[in-house]
Amino acid sequence: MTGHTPSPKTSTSTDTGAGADTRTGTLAIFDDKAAATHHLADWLLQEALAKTDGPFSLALSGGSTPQLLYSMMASEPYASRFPWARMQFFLGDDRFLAHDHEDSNSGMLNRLLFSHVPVPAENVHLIPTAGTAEEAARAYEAELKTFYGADTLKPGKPLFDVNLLGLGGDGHTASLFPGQPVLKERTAWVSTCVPPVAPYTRLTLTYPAIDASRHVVFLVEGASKRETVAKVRAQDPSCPASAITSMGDLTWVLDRAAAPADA
Ligand SMILES: O=C1O[C@H](COP(=O)(O)O)[C@@H](O)[C@H](O)[C@H]1O
Repeated sequence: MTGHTPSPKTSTSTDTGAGADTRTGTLAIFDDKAAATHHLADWLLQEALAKTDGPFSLALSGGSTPQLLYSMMASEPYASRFPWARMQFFLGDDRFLAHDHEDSNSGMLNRLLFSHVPVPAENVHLIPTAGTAEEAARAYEAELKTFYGADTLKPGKPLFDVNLLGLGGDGHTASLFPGQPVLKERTAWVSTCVPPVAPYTRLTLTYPAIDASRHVVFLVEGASKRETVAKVRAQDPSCPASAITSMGDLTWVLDRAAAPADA
């Protein structure tokens, strides 16, 4: 593994080949969820402190898996050490719901992280909820473009320093759900998606926006995800996560239970 990606302290790591394989990525496997999450928090802190020539931009995932990470970041020893004023937070996806709805990813982040740390309000870019879902997608894309300083993504100029992703049992990541038109989107940075089975209309970063990240990190835990992790790493086309790539590197941070048997 390169020194720039989250590497495990306590367990094994498996490189997929020379150089950063930005499709299948590098595995970082930890004994349990707490160890994996601690290491990711340590790595994020190190990366945030190291980025001194501009803002440190993160796209955060929703769902249940990263909640321990967000609580950790809001607690000591992390809360007083992150350079909050230099950090810019975006969401990888959200349900098109009021932010105080219990199923809103923004609401979860407000509760667990943003309400506990001194991050300036203007550095927190939640997905809008005004108007239609399509209008909200356009508004969020405009906000991203203002932050990026250009209307088109440029090779070698990442939109995000870190893009934290999760993985659903059906192979979705962010709100890129199997079989949905959003998977074909190559121009827009933000799109709507109506999942075939999961609840709520979603807004999600698209492949081009996610791929424009310096580091893509999948955080996946639990035995129920093991088979899906293996499918994605084998580039199974039925899993939208298989098509994620990165401008820099891609790492899988896993607990032992989620790790493929041969890892
Ligand atoms: O719907 C979502 O699911 C994925 C995975 O969530 P988890 O609860 O299985 O961890 C998540 O990454 C995404 O942000 C979320 O909106």
